[in-house]
Amino acid sequence: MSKISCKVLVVDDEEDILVAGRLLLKQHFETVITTSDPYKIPALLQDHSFDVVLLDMNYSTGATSSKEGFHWLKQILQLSPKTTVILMTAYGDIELAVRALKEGASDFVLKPWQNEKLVAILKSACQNRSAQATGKRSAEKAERDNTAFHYDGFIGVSPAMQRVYQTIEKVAATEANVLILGENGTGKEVAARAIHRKSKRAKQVFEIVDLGAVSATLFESELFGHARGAFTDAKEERAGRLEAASGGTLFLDEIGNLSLALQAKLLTVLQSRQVVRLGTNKPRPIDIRLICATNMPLYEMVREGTFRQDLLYRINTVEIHLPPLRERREDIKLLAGHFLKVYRQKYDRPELQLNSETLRRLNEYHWPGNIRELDHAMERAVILCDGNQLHPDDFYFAPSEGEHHKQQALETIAESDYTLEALEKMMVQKALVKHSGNITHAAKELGITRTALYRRIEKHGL
Ligand SMILES: Nc1ncnc2c1ncn2[C@@H]1O[C@H](COP(=O)(O)OP(=O)(O)OP(=O)(O)O)[C@@H](O)[C@H]1O
Repeated sequence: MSKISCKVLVVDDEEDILVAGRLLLKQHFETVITTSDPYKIPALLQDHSFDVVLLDMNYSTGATSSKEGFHWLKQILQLSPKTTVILMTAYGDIELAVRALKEGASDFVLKPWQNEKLVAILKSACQNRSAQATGKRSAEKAERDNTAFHYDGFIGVSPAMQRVYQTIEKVAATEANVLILGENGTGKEVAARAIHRKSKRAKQVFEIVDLGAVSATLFESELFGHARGAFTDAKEERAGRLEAASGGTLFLDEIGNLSLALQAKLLTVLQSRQVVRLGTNKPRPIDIRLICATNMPLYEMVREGTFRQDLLYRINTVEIHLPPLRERREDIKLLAGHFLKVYRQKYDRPELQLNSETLRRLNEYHWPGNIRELDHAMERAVILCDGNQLHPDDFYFAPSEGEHHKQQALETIAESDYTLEALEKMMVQKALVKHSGNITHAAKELGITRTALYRRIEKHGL
């Protein structure tokens, strides 16, 4: 029996169903891939252009509400609009089927399925699908490769990021306080902005306060405001950043950097939902949705007594963990492609391409500075590249911890190079390597702000 040239993906969290489906469908269709993890769907769609997805409606996490099924139906149609989706459920009822069809599914199968019926439905879907295939398809695919696999400011198809997107979806509409944890450059601010944009406060202000950059002496006046004459430089009465955020979302970045004394002050304000401007005694109500972020290990800090447990419990109603890039390597190619596109345009180098060797190196590298590092690395490479192909040599790959010790000996500057510039570069380099690219820790060690450190990294081309 000749097989139909059709790519079918079967998604179900029951292994038995997958095995049965694979055995049956392999006899009729050229490619049949199965997965029990729906979070893998976006990455699979990126790697294979599936003609048909046979999608279960109920997953163990979502019990029998079919909510999960509808979520993934929407995702598939967004990421790959030409793919036909056929839903299956053991809890078939007519309303669910009608809703699924309205939301874009092409057909509906009840479990346990009848073999001939399932094959007939899939055959018909594959035939309709190939009838639709026109020359436009490759152009659409190219377009999709560039514009799909985005989620509100994020690019990424990895299962880890799918989980992040789902949490954002769930939490955005609520008023819950959110704590975003993750290394530098993993997209904590991107996540905070996405939550704000999807919240009821989207039309109101999104106020960012980088607590790592606010000095201890200015902290109170900056956050809570001050009366005229409250201190020497207070020429005018001024509202603080918390009042400015009222009605909208307040994003407190680098919350792990606050001293214990300032943590206590912040906690009082968050508990009472009132601020008192410095030099006054009038409490003013504030109405804020709070999102905090840090790359510091807050739970460890609570154990060590450097972060207040009561403050942690106030800010962490929902936690979002942004995984480092090295733990979601599926996303590197997409992100590299995205940044290449941006900088090709910015620097008018439309001919530039990434060859497979360079892509391999980008994939293997440990990216201590995560997506920000990849972004900067690509910009630098586009500027420096001579030919039409980006080579591994156009990138700077910082040594990992182990490699670093070997390199340290080599890094000592020759005596003749004892200029302030060279010394500064060396200090910055050493601090970055020592803290594995963690900007906050490196800046702290150097005694400068993170912004000042970023400036020096740019200046020395690190
Ligand atoms: N998934 C993503 N897709 C595309 N761009 C991203 C993604 N994640 C982060 N970025 C980009 O990487 C840069 C760093 O992101 P962001 O500032 O949100 O990280 P962060 O975790 O808040 O960093 P830091 O802790 O240093 O403040 C930004 O330019 C952001 O737009």
